[in-house]
Amino acid sequence: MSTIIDRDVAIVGAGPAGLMAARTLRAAGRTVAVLEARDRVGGRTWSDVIDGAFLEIGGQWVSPDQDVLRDLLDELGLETYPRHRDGDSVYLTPDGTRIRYDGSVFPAGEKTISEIERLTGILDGLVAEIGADRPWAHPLARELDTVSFHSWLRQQSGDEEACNAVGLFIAGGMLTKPAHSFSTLQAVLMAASAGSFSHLTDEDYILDRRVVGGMQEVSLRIAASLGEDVHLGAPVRTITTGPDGVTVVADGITVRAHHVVVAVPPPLYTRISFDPPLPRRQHQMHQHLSMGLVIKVHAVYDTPFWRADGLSGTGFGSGSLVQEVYDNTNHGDSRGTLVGFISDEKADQLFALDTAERRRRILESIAVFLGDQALAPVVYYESDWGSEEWTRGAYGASFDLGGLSRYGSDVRTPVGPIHWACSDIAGAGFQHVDGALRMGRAAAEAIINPM
Ligand SMILES: Cc1cc2nc3c(=O)[nH]c(=O)nc-3n(C[C@H](O)[C@H](O)[C@H](O)COP(=O)(O)OP(=O)(O)OC[C@H]3O[C@@H](n4cnc5c(N)ncnc54)[C@H](O)[C@@H]3O)c2cc1C
Repeated sequence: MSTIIDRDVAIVGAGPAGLMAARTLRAAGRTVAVLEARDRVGGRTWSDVIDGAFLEIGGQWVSPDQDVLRDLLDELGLETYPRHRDGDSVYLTPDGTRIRYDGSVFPAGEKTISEIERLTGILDGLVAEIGADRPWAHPLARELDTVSFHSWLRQQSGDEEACNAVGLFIAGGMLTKPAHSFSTLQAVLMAASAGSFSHLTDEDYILDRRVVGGMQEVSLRIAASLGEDVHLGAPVRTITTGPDGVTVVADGITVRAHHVVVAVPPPLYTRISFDPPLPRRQHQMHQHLSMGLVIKVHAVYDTPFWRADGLSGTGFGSGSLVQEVYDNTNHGDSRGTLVGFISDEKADQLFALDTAERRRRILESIAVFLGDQALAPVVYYESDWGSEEWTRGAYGASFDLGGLSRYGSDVRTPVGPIHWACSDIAGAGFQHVDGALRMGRAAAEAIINPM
């Protein structure tokens, strides 16, 4: 038996975008129902205790430019704390040489450093000119969107180490796709979403702070304020548009509403049947957006042993299996936690191995950065978002080559009473919690104040 309810707005998805839409609509006096497929809220933010260790399985870091998120944290009474960063960082050169450095100047050769600085300057210039909000509208959009980031970097510089280092920040580090599979315009959007390319390369900026109690608390607190209007275990199957609005059918519940906000990653839109079907352009566009893939690895130790060795826990190596590692010790925790990331094709290779072999290879890779004590964590966990039915990848979705200039202008365009909200269609905060909140609020405002 399906319950039928009437609301002003139905919201599909109880991630940060959907919940922010609901919160904004409620504050404006609208009635809402949030329909969530999973048995929890938070979407790609998920804080859990695994084998006795508190882990941030999904999104966790907050940067200084993310003012919508920061304001919301204040409103919700949530506090933040800085990432541990005292001590030396470690860089692994392309030939595997381990270099310890103080974290300020990249420890490559002089020529490579100057090439990295030059490429950073070019990218910062493009970001300043093109911006995050409507990159498709810039006169250079098509030109930049039809060349892969990999090829573009090599058109700019013959220094392979510099190209790989710069490429890593956006390819493995952010879009979690190989640099040959997305365009330079998509790379510029990624950098512009954080204010500049220089911000992306500065881990003290982009990975600045964490939320005490975990990022999922944002969603949990909003959901608590919405009470019984959040329905868990309710995957939405169909959205029918008629003369009186929309009928949104989920497992066990049907919502009749004037509007619907679809707050799920674009690659999941096809899980919903739309009646009448979405316009041709939407059908086409959604096939050009796909999720990246990254394994977020958590390793917990009795102590943060690397600190005793004068290391911050930060390590990079574009050729390394674990391409980035950081100290991810929880606020007030005497144990030490490391987090590492393995992206795109390296993640494919690891997922082809059995669990024990994968763990062995990952820990060995972390040990190259921080020493052999890394080989024996007391808790070990791999976040595997690619296996999650209601996400299917990490961190987020981006366009394939040429897609952003071709379709970007319609990525947020409503279809009648159907509105879209997700971090993967954001400008500022693209692929981040801040962008999800911005998109949720914008979708709600478009309903509250129609043009
Ligand atoms: C490993 C990882 C690390 C990350 N690190 C960071 C970070 O450090 N900082 C940061 O800011 N961001 C980070 N992110 C990204 C951030 O978590 C996301 O950008 C953000 O959660 C997106 O919010 P959203 O509401 O747009 O989408 P989601 O969080 O994906 O929420 C969508 C919701 O829709 C639900 N859903 C899907 N289909 C249906 C359906 N048919 N019916 C009903 N419900 C449905 C899903 O279950 C989900 O709850 C990370 C993400 C991952 C995976």
